[in-house]
Parts: sequence; structure tokens; C-alpha cells
Amino acid sequence: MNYLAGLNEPQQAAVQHITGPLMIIAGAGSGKTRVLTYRTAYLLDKGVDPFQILLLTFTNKAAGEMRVRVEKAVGNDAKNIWMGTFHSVFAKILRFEGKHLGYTSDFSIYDTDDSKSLLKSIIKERGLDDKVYKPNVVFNRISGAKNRLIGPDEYLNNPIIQADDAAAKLPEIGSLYKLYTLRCFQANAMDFDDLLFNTNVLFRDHPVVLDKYQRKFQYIMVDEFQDTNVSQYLIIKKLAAMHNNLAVVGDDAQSIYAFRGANIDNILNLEKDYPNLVTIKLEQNYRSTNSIVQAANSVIAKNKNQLKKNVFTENEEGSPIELIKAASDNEEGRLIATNIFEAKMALGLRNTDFAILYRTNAQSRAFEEALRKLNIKYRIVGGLSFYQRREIKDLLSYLRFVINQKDIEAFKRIINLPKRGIGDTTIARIEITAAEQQKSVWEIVSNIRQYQAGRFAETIEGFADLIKSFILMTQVPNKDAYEIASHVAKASGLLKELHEDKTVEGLSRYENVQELLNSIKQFVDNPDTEDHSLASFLQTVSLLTTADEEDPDGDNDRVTMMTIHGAKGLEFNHVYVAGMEEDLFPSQMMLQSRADLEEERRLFYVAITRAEKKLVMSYAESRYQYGRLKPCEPSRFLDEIDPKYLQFARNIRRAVEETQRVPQGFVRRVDNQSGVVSNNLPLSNKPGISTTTSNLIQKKPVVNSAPATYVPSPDFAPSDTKNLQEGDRVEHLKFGYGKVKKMDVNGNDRKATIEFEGGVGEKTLLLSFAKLRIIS
Ligand SMILES: Nc1ncnc2c1ncn2[C@@H]1O[C@H](COP(=O)(O)OP(=O)(O)OP(=O)(O)O)[C@@H](O)[C@H]1O
Ligand SMILES: [Mg+2]
Repeated sequence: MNYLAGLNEPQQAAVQHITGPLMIIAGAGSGKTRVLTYRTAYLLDKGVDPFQILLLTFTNKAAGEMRVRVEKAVGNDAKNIWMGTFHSVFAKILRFEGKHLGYTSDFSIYDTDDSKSLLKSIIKERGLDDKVYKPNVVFNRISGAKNRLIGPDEYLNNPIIQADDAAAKLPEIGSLYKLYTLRCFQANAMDFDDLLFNTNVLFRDHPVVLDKYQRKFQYIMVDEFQDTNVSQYLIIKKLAAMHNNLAVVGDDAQSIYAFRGANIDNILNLEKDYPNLVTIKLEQNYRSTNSIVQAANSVIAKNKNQLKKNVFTENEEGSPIELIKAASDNEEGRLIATNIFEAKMALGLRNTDFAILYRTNAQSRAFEEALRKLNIKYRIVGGLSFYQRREIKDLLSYLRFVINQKDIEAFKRIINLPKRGIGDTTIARIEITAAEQQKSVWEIVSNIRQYQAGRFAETIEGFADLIKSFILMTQVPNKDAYEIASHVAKASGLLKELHEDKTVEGLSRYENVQELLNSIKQFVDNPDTEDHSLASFLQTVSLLTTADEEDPDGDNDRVTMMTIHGAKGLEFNHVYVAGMEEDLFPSQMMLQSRADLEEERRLFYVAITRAEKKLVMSYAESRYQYGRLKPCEPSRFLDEIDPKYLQFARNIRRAVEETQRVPQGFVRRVDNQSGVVSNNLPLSNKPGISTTTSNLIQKKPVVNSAPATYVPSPDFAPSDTKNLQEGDRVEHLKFGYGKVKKMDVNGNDRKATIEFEGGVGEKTLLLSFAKLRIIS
């Protein structure tokens, strides 16, 4: 097969450059991921052993998709390539080599909830206030340190870090970090950051092990390189040091994980660390229409900090980017769902062609409701993951404890589950005994009669016997993960308890557990699974990223909803970017510095560049946040899109008409001075007005003298106001028609005073923000 057909010249050069370090820095949709896939096939075709290739991706799903493509090209060999996320690949290495660091191959992987719960108990144990030492905050600080490869001792001895913590009035973080690390180690557990941290320690302190993997991985490739952190970069650097065959692809304009420690400097470091680095640029975008590519370019050009690139496309011009304005978040949901419905009908598209992207998971609710009403199937990627649900974690904790009896977080979760009357005091007593005897909790529990007598001892003995019987099962050859897990679900009493709960939630929890068992069955039946053991299953699930989860009923034709962060690397025919409002996107938390705002803008760039044919953006004029209705302003990012490529959605007239109906719970307010009518005053702020009154208001406008509400033209598209002059006739998105009376220019700060019609009156507007269309 010719692996070069279907690639342009620089792409071909990248595929053929197989010896020596290579960096491909390229714009969105320019075929970076495609190059890595073809390059892998090319390597195999040239006779490279699949066991010698390591390919690191952003999600396990992305790795799976690449594997399928490579398999199509070169056949079964592709199965033997090591492909996956940093976490899954290095967890696999740690299973083999963790013994050098004092872990057994059955170590548990603590998810973020486990880590926080452990921190919480440590904070309590140390007598600190968890309102001051919030587990979340402590966890983030520890995580940040680990990602910069700072261990607990170094943390405690570093005067800058100590001064920093003291200034934040959190001087005990270092000692909490130390205790946390010790407890994880005693539990034979690693958290997500440890998987990278410990790999670094392993390679640093055990040259023989490093040598083994350096020899093995002769060809190393990394996708989404811009989002690697220092810890990840050092691992790659160490692994590649023997053969120097390292190929990374990335786009500095899409670096969006600085808050997790990702470091754009890795791109610059690469040039320093590899003087013979070959750099290839890819500039042709194959994904999107020209309007979308140009709109994205106009946005990212606002960032000062970036490598020069000229992204272009030969694709069709395509339709302009559409903007939808909604009165509220609920209406935003309705308008987008309707828009999807209409586009499906008009263009014969499938649900999978659509994605709704948002800044925060909490925004998904309004879309869920609206899509459900129109019978459009969807899936939410991320958010509360299936594996974080209570009942799922309950069963998984049983399974974890059966595999690793030092897993104290799992133990605490299951000891009184289903209820056995064992309370916190009993658990604390067991922990104290364990500490006194210098034994593990399980050693105490499994021999409880030696330490305690009485009713509690009897109950605990019953629990220990149950666990022992499960452990025995794992030792029977040929007992696979499914047989053990379904036995544990029944024998532990978990299923029975859920089955007896006849509430809607209870039923759904029961179904979820069945679903987990189904997924274990699938895992066991999958011909690609080498190891059918329970330990192997647990490792797989603990490393799933939320983007990896499958659809529950196997129906894959669904609209995708996810955060923009999760959408990295993906593409969809139609993309909706929702919640384009100040303080939401850009997020309020990201307005502290220029660097933060630039990161937020890169996130916006990622969002825009996911769309192939059509991009629609929306904003709401009011939104519930933290239980209160808040008026919202359109995002500054909307002003950064070259207006040539932007237009208000065609159905805007209907949308505006709908917003004029006052929703229940609101009163229509007329500001006497500006004459502006607004609907966004919640009734609860107006004591004395009952709902009945508000219903009356709804039927009959309060003030007849209010100015005729202006409805923008259906084809309203803001103009470039560079050449706006006195005397020009204009249309403003909110204030309607008017005439420019005066221009006021002061450097970049350009203002126009406009006399609007229809009783709106004179207004002075800052032109960089005003949504104006010049009529003549
Ligand atoms: N030479 C080419 N000819 C035709 N289609 C191409 C070519 N190169 C890439 N494509 C297609 O363009 C789309 C974008 O490619 P790909 O996802 O590899 O880009 P990317 O640079 O990895 O994007 P991102 O920055 O979003 O990760 C894909 O659908 C891919 O199949
Ligand atoms: Mg990609």
C-alpha cells in the first residue's frame, strides 16, 4: 500500500522522516493526527517491529481509533503497538516495575474522589480545620507540586514554596503532602499524578529499568504535545535518549491545560534539547470551510504569545458563523435543539454530526431538557462519570479491596456496606489497633478475634470471611473478572439492597450496577483482551478518561455534548458553542492576567476549529448561576471574530419574539430615563407583586408609552465600523435604527454618538463593542 497518497507534501515529509527528532507544529485541522497514523503504518511497512513503537495520545479512545486505522492498513501487527494516554501506558510499566519502588503489581489507582477523601481524613486527624484546609485546595497544590516533580521533602525544604504557603495562610500543606504520600504508599495505591511522578522516579533511580525501555521503544510519537507537562516531557526525553527517534505533533495555539501544569515551553525546550531537531509546519486546513478557518485566524491573532503560522484552506467558503441570542439559558437550550432538528431535516444529517460545546459541565442541563423534548438522542461526555456514581464505586471498591487489601479508601467504603452496624468509631478503633500493632488494617480485621471480642468482633469476622472467600475465588485459575464480579455483587448483598429499593433512583442504581457487570462481560469477551483477570479489568477502568466512555445502549447515533476542553482533537459537521457570555467564557476565573486571558482565547480557538461545515454560537441574556438569576453580557470573544464571517441566526426574529413574552416569575420593567424595556428582573426581588399580577402583566404590557420594541432584520450582520462617519445611517442590534451625530476618536478608543429612533434617544457607544450595521 502507498502510505503517501492522501497526504500533501509537508505531510509526506513528516511521514518519511523516521530517524532523528521531529517536531510538527501546525494549525488546527491540518492533519497532525493523520500524519501520526500514517507514519505508524509507514514504520511497520518499513519493517519496524510493532513492539518498538510507542504512541501517546490525549484519550484512550483516540488511541483506539488510530489502532483501527493502522490495522486496516497493515493488519494485525498494529495490535502490538503500545498506544494510549500517558497515564495508561505508564501505569502498565509501573505494574511490571513498581516493585523497584516498593509497590506490588496489584497497586490500586486512587481517583480524585479517593484522594480527596484520604486528604479529608488526614486533615481531620491532624486537627486542622477543613474549612481552611479545603481538601480540594490541598489536593490541587499537591498535584501541582507533583507535576513539577517536587516530592514532599523537597516541598518542605523549598523556602519559596514555604513562603508561598505561609502567605496563603496554609503553612501545613507540606506536612499534609508528606503524610498523604506515606498513606498512599501504605495503601499500595497511586493517584493519577503518581503514575507520572513515580515513572520519573523509576527511570531516575533505576538505570537498568530505564535502559530496558529505552531499548524497547525505538520510535516514540506524541500527539497534542502542546499539552504535556514537565513530568510527561521528562519521561519522553529519558525514553528517547538512546535512539533519539522522537516525533511530536502539536499546536501552540491549542494549548489549554496550563491550569493542570501543561507547559508551552516544552515546545521551545525541544529545540534546545535536540539541536538536530527537524521542524515541519503544516498550514493547510482540511477540516473546515474557509469562513470557519478565517474566523479562527482572526480570533487567535489577538494573542501576543504565539508562533507564527498561516493557516489556510482550499475548502469551500461555506456559510457565515451564526449567532443566536436567547433570553435565558432555557431558551438557549430550546433554540439550539430546534436548530439541530431543522438542520437534520434540511440537510439529512445524523445526530452524530452535531456537537454542543460549553465552558462548564453545569451548562448541559438546558440542552438535555430541550433535546429530550424533541426526541433527539444525545450523550454527555464528561461530567459525573459513570464510574464515579455511588453504586458503581461501591461495587468497584469491593473489587479493589479483593485485589489489594491495603487499599484503605476501598476498605472504608465497604466495611459498612450494606449496613452492618459498623460505625466510624469502630473503624477508628481498628485503625488505632493497626497503628499500635504496626500492622495493616486487613491484618487486624482478618484476625479480629485476637484483638476484640463481642458483637462487633462477630460482625467484622463475618465481613472478613466474606472477603476471604472472594480472594480465594481470584486464585482459582480460569475464573475471569465477570464471574468474580457478579458473585461479589450478589454475595456482598449490594445487589439485593438496590433491588429492594423501589424508588426511581433505586431502580436506576440497580440498572447501573447491571450495566457495570455487562461492561465487565464485554471486557472478558473482547478478543483483544489479553488478560481476563479482575486485576486487569480494574486497571482498565481506573484509567478511563471521561472521554473514553461508551454509550450505554449501544446506539451511537447521538448528539455529543461536552466541554471545550474535552473536544480537543475532535471534529463535527455542525458545532454549537454555547454560553458566549462575559464571566462564563471567558471564565471569570481567567481574567486575572493577560496569560490567563490568552489561554481562554486559545480555548475559544479550539472550539471554533472543531467545526467542519457549520459553526453556531449562542449567548443568553440571563442565566441561573449559584441559584440566582443573573443578567449576562455577550462575550468579548464575539467582538474578536472578524464581523465579515458572522451573522445573526436566520430564526432570530422568532427568537426575539419569544423573548418578548415575559416568562413567568418575571416582571416587565421600564426604565423611565433610558426608555429601555427589560424583562430580566426576577419577581422575587419585587416584594408585593404576586404571581397573579405577573400573569396579568404577561397578558397586557404595563406601559403603552414604551418605545416600539425593535426587532433586528433577519440578515443583521455587524459591519466593520472603521470608516463610520457623522451622518451615516446605522442599525444597532439592540437600539434599532439611528443616525451618527458625532464621532469621537482617541487612539483605539473610538466612540460614536447616535440618535436612535422609536423613542430610544441619543446614545454614545464604544465602537469596538457596538453591534452596528452601516446602512448608508
Ligand atoms: N492531505 C489530506 N487530504 C485530505 N484530508 C486530510 C488531509 N490531511 C488531513 N485531512 C483530514 O482533515 C481532518 C483534520 O485532520 P486531523 O484531525 O489529523 O488534524 P489535526 O491537525 O490533528 O487537528 P487538531 O489540531 O484539531 O488536532 C481530518 O478529517 C483528516 O482526515
Ligand atoms: Mg489532532
